[in-house]
Order: sequence, then structure tokens, then C-alpha cells
Amino acid sequence: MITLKEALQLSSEEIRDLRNDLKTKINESNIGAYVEQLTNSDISTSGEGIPIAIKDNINVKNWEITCSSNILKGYVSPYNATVINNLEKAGLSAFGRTNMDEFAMGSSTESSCYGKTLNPIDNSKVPGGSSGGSAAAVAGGIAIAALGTDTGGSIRQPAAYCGCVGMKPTYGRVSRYGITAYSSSLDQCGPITQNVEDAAILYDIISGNDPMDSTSANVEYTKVSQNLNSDRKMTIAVIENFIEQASDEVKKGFNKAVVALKEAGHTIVYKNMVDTSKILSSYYIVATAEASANLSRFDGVRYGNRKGDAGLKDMYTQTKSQGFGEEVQKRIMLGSFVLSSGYYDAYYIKAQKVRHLIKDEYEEIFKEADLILSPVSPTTAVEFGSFKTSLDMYLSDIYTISVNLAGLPAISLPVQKDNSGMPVGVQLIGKAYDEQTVFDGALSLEKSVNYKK
Ligand SMILES: NC(=O)C[C@H](N)C(=O)O
Repeated sequence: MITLKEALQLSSEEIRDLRNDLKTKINESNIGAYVEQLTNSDISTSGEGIPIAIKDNINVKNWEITCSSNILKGYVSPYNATVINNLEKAGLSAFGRTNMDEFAMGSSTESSCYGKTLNPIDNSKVPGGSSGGSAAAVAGGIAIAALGTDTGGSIRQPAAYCGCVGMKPTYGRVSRYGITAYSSSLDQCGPITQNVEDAAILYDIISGNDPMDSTSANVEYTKVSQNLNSDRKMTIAVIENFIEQASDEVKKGFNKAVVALKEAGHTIVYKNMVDTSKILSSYYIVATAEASANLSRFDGVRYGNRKGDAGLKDMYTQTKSQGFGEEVQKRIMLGSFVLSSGYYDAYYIKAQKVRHLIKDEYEEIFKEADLILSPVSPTTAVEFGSFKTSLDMYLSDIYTISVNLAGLPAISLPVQKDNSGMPVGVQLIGKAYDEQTVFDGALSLEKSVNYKK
């Protein structure tokens, strides 16, 4: 597949041919990366630009947006998210809706109301989640690049499971206007691409201050893709107590990355951080609390397909219990519980304290290091049905969620294959607003590991 960098050099006729070619490839593909592939409808397109696949929680004017949930089936966006306007300004267009876990709550794309997306490398394995459709489309050669969202790893983990590059920007760097909120203090939109340079290009295109998003950062901004420099020598920290929990195959991949970084001239330092079990508890309290508030708008009155006609209570009950899947219902209930009076201090406030502690620990490490290297997930992509309980699934997020709790930028990239041929990804985490260092380090690592698809 042509890269985004190459596509930016094409004439309008060549782009038209590329779009037609892509449409044929999508229709012939059997991995179910796109919602349209799973529903037998036509690939949605907006404009005539370079085609970029869009996760089903990002508003594109006049497109159906469902967040892969039955509750929103048939809902059509009245406006574009800012990221879509930014794509269009740069000569790119939204092209095809990618599958996801319902309301971005999951790590395998198994909770979509449309059904599964298959990992293109091994169809018996999950593509990861929640942006599993976006990662599978890029890895499967049916998208040049895609947009995903990352609340607790939803860009980086599917990118790692499928062997592509996924980047979560600093909280506030990319506008959330027009992106369906799951957990407003954690969500960020970012690129999923075939390589690090394309990720930098797409990040540059979508990022920047937006007055339509009150959480958008108004800080000085320089484009990263024009200043990429893989020759910078950096100090990179490794969190020792994190790695112990990874599978042997992930450890091997991680060690390869450490050796490659040393060979590229970087200095490695070893650190420890707060226990991952505390990070997990903090994330699943903060995220579900915010989700319970954000998803209250899908009540059959303001949004959502209305069900039940025996009074208000029946209408709310029927609308939500028929519209939302099991995992979403569970999280709304958990979130409502931790915010309820009597439990608020014991759970929600405590989780916020742990969140601050995590932030402080990152700041301490960044006094000495430019970047932190960590695995993306404790295992490579698992077989469908492997997550028997919600907790099994939550445990696949132990390395990614602290980055969202601290609001930091991070990029995941593949470094080698495990003994069954599945990609092993690692992530580089940076200081807030220091995306340049994140991309420079990632480019250096990409060159030195020389991963072959
Ligand atoms: N949305 C995400 O970033 C995925 C994360 N596994 C979650 O379910 O919250």
C-alpha cells in the first residue's frame, strides 16, 4: 500500500484512481475492518481527497455515526468533527467507517454491534481495541492511514496487535470537538499508520488549538514532521517493575528494542513506578465515572433509538437495556456507583489521588529521561473469546492506561514477531507537549529494529 507521504505527492487523477482501487480492495477483503463491510452498504466518502479511514465515533457530516452501538443505529451527524475539517483543509477526506468496541469500551473490538473484525495477520486472533477496525484496515492493506481514539490504549494496543504504528497525542493537542465522549479527561484522537513518518504527518494535520473544544491546549505548536531527526541521542527510561508482568514473547521483543536503542546511541536508565494494579483501579474508576455521565444523553429523549411506551421509567429502561451492550451497561452502572453519595470519597476521590500520584511519578522520571520505553500490552494478540471476564480484558491495558491518566503523548510501533508470527509492539512515552521527541525517538527505534511485515 502506498504511504501517506507518497499519497500527498499524487495528482487529483491519481488520487481518484487510488480511491477506486481502495474501494475494490475493501469490498474484496474479508477481515471486516469497516462497518460498511459488515453491513453490506456502500463505503462512505466525504470529498475527493486522499482517503483516510475513520473510527465510528468521529462525526463526519451526513454520515451515520453509531460508535458501533445499536442505540445509535440510524443517527446521522449534522456536522464535522474538527479533525475531519482539518483533514479536508490538508487535501485528505474521510473514507469508510471503521469498526470499534461499543462506545470504545473494550480491547478486542468484540463488543461491536456489527460483529468481529479479524486480525489481518492471523484471522483467528483479535485485532485489539477499541480502534480495532482502524488498525486492521491499515495492517490489512485496505487503508493508507486511519484515525482512532485512545482513552486507555485504544490506538496503541490495536496498532501493536496488528503490527502498525499508533500514536496518542498529549491530552489537549488534538481537538475532541465532534468526537463522541467516552471519558472526557482521558480521550484523545490520533493516527494509525504504516510507519512513524506517516504518523507524524497525520498528527500534524489533525492537531492544533480549537476554540470549539474548551479542553484544547493553547500552547505554542511547531509541526513535527518537517523537523524529524532520528540522530538525536536521548536518555530513555525503562520501568523495571512493569516488564515483569509481560509474557516471555513480549519480554523478548522489549529486550530487542532496548538493545536497538543502545546500538543507536541512546542511554538506558532503569526506574520503578507505582504498581500496575493501582493504575488499573484508578483508570477503571475515573473512566467509568465519566462514561456514566457522558452516556446519560443516550436516553431515548436527547439521543438514542427510543424503546418502551409504558411511561418514562419504562422508556429509559427499555431504551438503555435494548440499546447498550453488556460491557457498556456494566461500566455505566460501575461509574454511577463510584459517583454515588457515600462511595464518592471511598472510590472516586481515591482514584483521583492515585491519578495525581501517577502524574508525579512520571514527572520524576522525566527529570532524568527524555522518553520512557514500555511494552504496549502484556501479550500479543489473543484468540477470539480469550477474554473470559471483563477483568481479563482490562488486564491487557496495564501498560497503556497510566499514559492517559497522566495526559502524556505516546507512540506504539512493532519491533519483532513472536513465535507464532504475531507482532510485538513497544511504546515510547514522552513529556507533555513534547511530541517532537516522541517521534524522533520512534523514528530512531524504527530504523534500528528494522521490523519486516
Ligand atoms: N478506550 C480505550 O482506550 C480502551 C480501553 N481498553 C477501555 O476499554 O477503556
